[in-house]
Parts: sequence; structure tokens; C-alpha cells
Amino acid sequence: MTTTTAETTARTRLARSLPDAPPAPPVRLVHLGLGNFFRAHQAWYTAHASDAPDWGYAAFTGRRPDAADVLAPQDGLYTLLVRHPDGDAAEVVGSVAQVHAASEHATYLELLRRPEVAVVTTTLTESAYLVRADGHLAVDDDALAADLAALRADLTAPVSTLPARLLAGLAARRAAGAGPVTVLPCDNLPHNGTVARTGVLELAALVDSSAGAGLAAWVHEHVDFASSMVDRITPATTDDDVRAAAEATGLADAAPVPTEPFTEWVLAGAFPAGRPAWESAGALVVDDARPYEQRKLWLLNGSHSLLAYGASLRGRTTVAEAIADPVCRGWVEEYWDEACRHLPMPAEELTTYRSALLDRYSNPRVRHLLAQIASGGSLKLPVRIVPTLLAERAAGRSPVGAARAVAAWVWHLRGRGTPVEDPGAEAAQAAARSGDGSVAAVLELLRTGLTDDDELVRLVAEQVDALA
Ligand SMILES: NC(=O)c1ccc[n+]([C@@H]2O[C@H](COP(=O)([O-])OP(=O)(O)OC[C@H]3O[C@@H](n4cnc5c(N)ncnc54)[C@H](O)[C@@H]3O)[C@@H](O)[C@H]2O)c1
Ligand SMILES: O=P(O)(O)OC[C@@H](O)[C@@H](O)[C@H](O)[C@H](O)CO
Repeated sequence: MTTTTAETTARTRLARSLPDAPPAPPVRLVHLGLGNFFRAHQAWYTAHASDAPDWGYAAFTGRRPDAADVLAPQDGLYTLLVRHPDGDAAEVVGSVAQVHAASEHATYLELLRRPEVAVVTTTLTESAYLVRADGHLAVDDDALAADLAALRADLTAPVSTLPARLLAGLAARRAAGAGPVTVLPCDNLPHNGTVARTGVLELAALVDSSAGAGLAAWVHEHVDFASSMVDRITPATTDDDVRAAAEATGLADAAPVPTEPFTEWVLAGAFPAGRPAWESAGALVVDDARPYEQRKLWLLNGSHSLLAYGASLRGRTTVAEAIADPVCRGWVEEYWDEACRHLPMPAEELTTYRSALLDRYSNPRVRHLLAQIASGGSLKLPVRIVPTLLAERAAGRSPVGAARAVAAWVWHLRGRGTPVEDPGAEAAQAAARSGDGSVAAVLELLRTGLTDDDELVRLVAEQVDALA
């Protein structure tokens, strides 16, 4: 879409009816979690694929209707504001053909009944999958229990949790005879496809005994749970982003998305109903995404979490400020040295990756708040930091860098640094405040059995004291 003068900013809102606006592509993709990351990543790849005119998204919000309310008057169009270190590049993304609130459940079911709908992608945060650390569905979750009761009575009943929304969509597809489909999670979880499949299949087995006889077997046979490693640092939108987008395009956009220039997507799946040619936009299609997930979760997300808790203790508020602080930068390097010893990749590749991460973190025009990264630590630390703790201890070493990340989280839970926003906050805060045994209690919450290692408990306790 061409840029007009900034003069029109206040009057002209983004819309498909504007002269150069991209037409809405036919809906063949469904997304759950209409957040900023989806719009910077999966929707961007779809808009840039060589077959973009054939593939449009119907995107549903995660819970509240806000994002759909804002994007509907813009016909799903939005500005992606790519923040380079020396200036912005703005583009209007046209792949989101429809936007809906999560509550529009009947519309969602109707879409899944269409054979041409080939893929359901998700970005609803780590906590939405409701699969516990032991690898099984969190059947004790209240919202999930309510959804299970609803589905047992009626497979088309409104439901709110991700496993139930996925299962309801798949049940509708089965009933319509619409054929196979792919579920492609795009959240920061190791083997996210397997996690989604576990949640859906275990829920299907519980529903099976009543309304959905044979449902689990159908899902098993017809649904491809693909996995992906996703990467593009995408902060929440600020008023400054809204102004910058209007200046760049001359059009009013109530919900532009700021993001960084770097982007990466590694996918592994069978895609029996087809998919956009995402590789033509730069995605990498592989047999096994696990090594890529591990590298990204341990190095990028692990250091993000370390900074979110540690650098905020030193008064830093963004990643760029944190990495410019030599003390925090030293913490990150020390942690990376430990993690890299256990990543199955050539040393040179890891060195290049680390150096690229430092450049990305230092981009002063990406205002990535440590408070945004800090949320949900009780689910994030076990997959981002604990693997390095375990691998180093198994090798007989004492990983000070990884221990410092846990120690910083202990201070966060005690009310220092970034504010606590975590579905597991109650238990974690109680553990962190439990006096002499607090470090052991926190470690045990992160992973059962960690406290059997006295040296590890001592190491983290030492870092808690050092950070004080
Ligand atoms: N932002 C990034 O830089 C980035 C990069 C890579 C991956 N991701 C992944 O994408 C996810 C979303 O990031 P975002 O920036 O779009 O966030 P966002 O806050 O813009 O959107 C998150 C969406 O998930 C919904 N949600 C949150 N918790 C939920 C729950 N328990 N159940 C159902 N819905 C829930 C929210 O209502 C919202 O619609 C992240 O959690 C992460 O796994 C984000
Ligand atoms: O999005 P979260 O909450 O899972 O994690 C916060 C950040 O670590 C994360 O968003 C990174 O910026 C992202 O994973 C980069 O691709």
C-alpha cells in the first residue's frame, strides 16, 4: 500500500476500501490468540509467501475481545512498524481477513467445518496449554473442568480454555467430514506440538466416554500436531508506536505492531491439508525442530528471563538498557557459556548466534520492557534455565550464571524488581518467603528433585545473598 501524506492521518483510517489496500485473501487459516506476536510473525510470513493471495487468516482473540474490536473497523489491516536501529520501516499487512472475539465460538466451529481450512495456529502464552510439568493435562484446573463438563453435554457448547477450544473445533470438523487438519502452536514451549497434542488427546479421552465416542481416535488419526520454533522480538504497542505508524503511512491505525527487523520460523509437520508456502518468505521447514527450539529457548529466552529478574534489581527497565549495563551483560555471557556447553551445535554457530542476540538486544528503538518478559516465570524458568542447571550439575560443574537467574527470580517473588504476574504466583511467592528453606522450596517448585542436590541449593542461596 502506498504512503500518503501525514496530513491525512487524523481523517483516514486503514480499510480495505482504500485505493492501494491489499484485498482480503480467502480464509484458509485460523489463529487463536490475536496478539502482537501473531501479527508480527505468522501473519507477516503469510502475507510475504509467494502464494499470499490464496491464504487468509480468521484470527480469534485469546480471551478479551479488545484486539478484535480495534481491528474490525480496519478490516483486519494493521501497520507493522519494523524498528531498525536507525529508523522505522512501515508496511500494511493484509493477510488477516477476519478478526473475531474468543466468544464467537459458533463462528470458529463453522470455520473448522470447512475443508479448505488447513491450519490452526496458536499464540496464547505458555500457560494456556494446561499441560503440567509431568506431561499430563491439568485436569484440576477449574476452567478446564468447566469446559470438560460443557463438552460432555454438547460438543458445540462455548468453551474457554485452549485444549477445549482446539478439541471443539476438531470435533466440529470430524462431524462435518471435512478431513485432516494441522494444529501448529507458535508459543515459546519446547516441542509445542507434542504439548498441544497431549492436551487435546487427554481431553478427548475424557470427553469420549459420553458425547464424543471415537473422538480421541479420530484426532489421533486425522490431526497433524506440527511443532515450531518462533522468533521475533515484539513488544506491546505504545502511544509512540501509534504516532510513528501514522507518520510513516499517513493513515490512522489504532493498533500498529512494533517489532524488530530479525525474524525466524522453523517448522516441522506433515500439513495434510496444505499450507502457505511459508518457506518462500524465509521459514525453514525441517524434520525435527527440537535443536532450534532448544537453542532459542536456552539462549534467547533464558537470557531474557535472567535480565527480566536480575537487571530489574539494578533499576533497568528495558532489554536495551539492561544489556548496556556491563554487569548485566557479564551475567548473560556467563550464563550463555554454561548453556552452550550442552547445545548440540557447532561452537562457531553458537558464537554467531550469541553475537546476533547482543546486536538485537542493543537495538535502542525496540522498547522491550523487562516487566513484559518477567510474567509467568513459574512456567518459563523450568524450560529456559533449569535445563542448563541440570546439565551443568550432571557434568559436575557449579553453574553460577544459571543459579543467578533463579536467585534473581527469588527476589522478584519477594517483591523486588519487576512486578509479579504469574498464574503460579501464590505457591511461588509463598515458597520464596518461607524463611531458611526458601531457596530449596523455590527449586523444588521449578522441578521436583532439584533439592536433592545440596550443592545446587548452596549455589543458588549464595547468589540470593550476592544479589541482596
Ligand atoms: N512477543 C514476542 O516477542 C514473542 C516472540 C516469540 C513468541 N511469542 C509467543 O507468543 C505469545 C504471545 O505473545 P504476544 O506478544 O502476542 O502477547 P499478547 O499479550 O499481545 O497476546 C497474548 C494473547 O494470549 C491471550 N492469553 C494470555 N494468556 C492466556 C490464557 N491463559 N488462556 C487464553 N488466552 C490467553 C491474551 O488474551 C492475548 O490475546 C507469548 O506468550 C509467546 O509464547 C511471543
Ligand atoms: O513471550 P514470552 O512471554 O514467552 O517471553 C518473553 C520474551 O522472552 C519473548 O517474547 C521473546 O522476546 C521472544 O521469544 C523472541 O522471539
